[in-house]
Amino acid sequence: MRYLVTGGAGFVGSQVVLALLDQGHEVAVLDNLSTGHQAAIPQSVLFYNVDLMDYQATKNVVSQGIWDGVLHFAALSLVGDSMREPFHYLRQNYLTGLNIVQACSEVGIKKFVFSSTAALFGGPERPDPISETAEIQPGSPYGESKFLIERILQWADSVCGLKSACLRYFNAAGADLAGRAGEDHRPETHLIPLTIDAALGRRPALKLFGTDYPTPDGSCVRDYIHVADLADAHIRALEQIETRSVAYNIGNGRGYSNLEIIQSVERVSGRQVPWEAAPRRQGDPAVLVADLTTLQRETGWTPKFGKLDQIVETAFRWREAHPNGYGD
Ligand SMILES: NC(=O)c1ccc[n+]([C@@H]2O[C@H](COP(=O)([O-])OP(=O)(O)OC[C@H]3O[C@@H](n4cnc5c(N)ncnc54)[C@H](O)[C@@H]3O)[C@@H](O)[C@H]2O)c1
Ligand SMILES: O=c1ccn([C@@H]2O[C@H](COP(=O)(O)OP(=O)(O)O[C@H]3O[C@H](CO)[C@H](O)[C@H](O)[C@H]3O)[C@@H](O)[C@H]2O)c(=O)[nH]1
Repeated sequence: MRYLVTGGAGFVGSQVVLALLDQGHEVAVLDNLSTGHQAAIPQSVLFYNVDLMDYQATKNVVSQGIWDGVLHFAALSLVGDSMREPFHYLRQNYLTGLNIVQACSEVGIKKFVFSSTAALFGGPERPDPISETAEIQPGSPYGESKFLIERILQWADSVCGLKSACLRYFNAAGADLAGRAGEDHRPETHLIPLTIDAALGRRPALKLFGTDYPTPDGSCVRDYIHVADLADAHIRALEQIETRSVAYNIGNGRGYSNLEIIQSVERVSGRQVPWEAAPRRQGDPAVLVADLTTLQRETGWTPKFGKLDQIVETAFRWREAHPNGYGD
């Protein structure tokens, strides 16, 4: 099969590109390298340096190949930034999503996989695992922008017949098991890589945002999913959307507090993590844990690398081996 991957130079997209190649598929990447890295794209992959804000350029790429499906990872994706720049986030994510979905619909693409997010459910403080039927109540403009794209996809199916999978990832983490790809966001804002860098002495003390949440130890609880498991879920989702559209919540089904992440990094690295308590970060829900029942029942997918220390270990190995990430 031939797949077009937007955002394939980024953290999750590059891992899915590798998984598709490993399965013998042909892959092309569309990316503007705004947060991704050309070095993350394997040499064998055709690369289109295109900004999805440019509709005509986007449509040209979509028209160029006979794509069996398009996977859309490209987005601005930082909850905190979206609270500071709400309109920028809403505009960019909505318009880039609209452009790629419109181009796919007009060209007659049949399958579309979309990186949605657990931030759709970011409103109230809820301790229970979140199922697909949970009330959608984005707690940030970022979450809202992803919900808007889910809505666009519903119209693309009902009016144009484009079948889609909206995959609401919880927290993607870890690195390629063979060390071929890893997480290199600039600036890095995600807890696991920052905690690892603090352990390695590459940063000052980690700031722990919020120690007064209604959780067992007072820090936020998140559901971390290994990026290789996430990639596998994308491949299974492609099989599900021959004749219908789906939406799945994807995580490990188990939450870990921010303090537990610090402890895991200390176990894996054998080093102390310097950290200090800091105020809550705006837009952060207290607890986000996925209910995997529907995903597992419908696709047979199950996390293979679900243990927290396993996830942290792959991330640690990649970061230790790549002090400058993908380089300049
Ligand atoms: N990382 C997570 O924990 C997580 C959790 C939930 C959802 N998501 C979603 O998954 C997707 C991938 O996340 P990631 O962590 O890999 O992010 P990332 O920033 O590493 O990757 C995003 C990629 O999209 C590209 N891009 C951004 N805007 C573009 C544009 N206008 N035109 C073309 N390319 C553009 C970037 O250059 C980058 O390569 C995002 O949509 C994100 O919202 C991520
Ligand atoms: O320096 C830091 C960085 C993060 N945190 C905390 O660590 C937890 C996890 O934060 P991340 O930034 O690693 O991840 P988020 O849960 O905010 O966001 C991730 O998951 C979301 C869905 O839940 C979105 O989809 C988003 O794209 C993705 O980055 C949060 O409680 C955050 O406050 C800290 O305490 N200190």
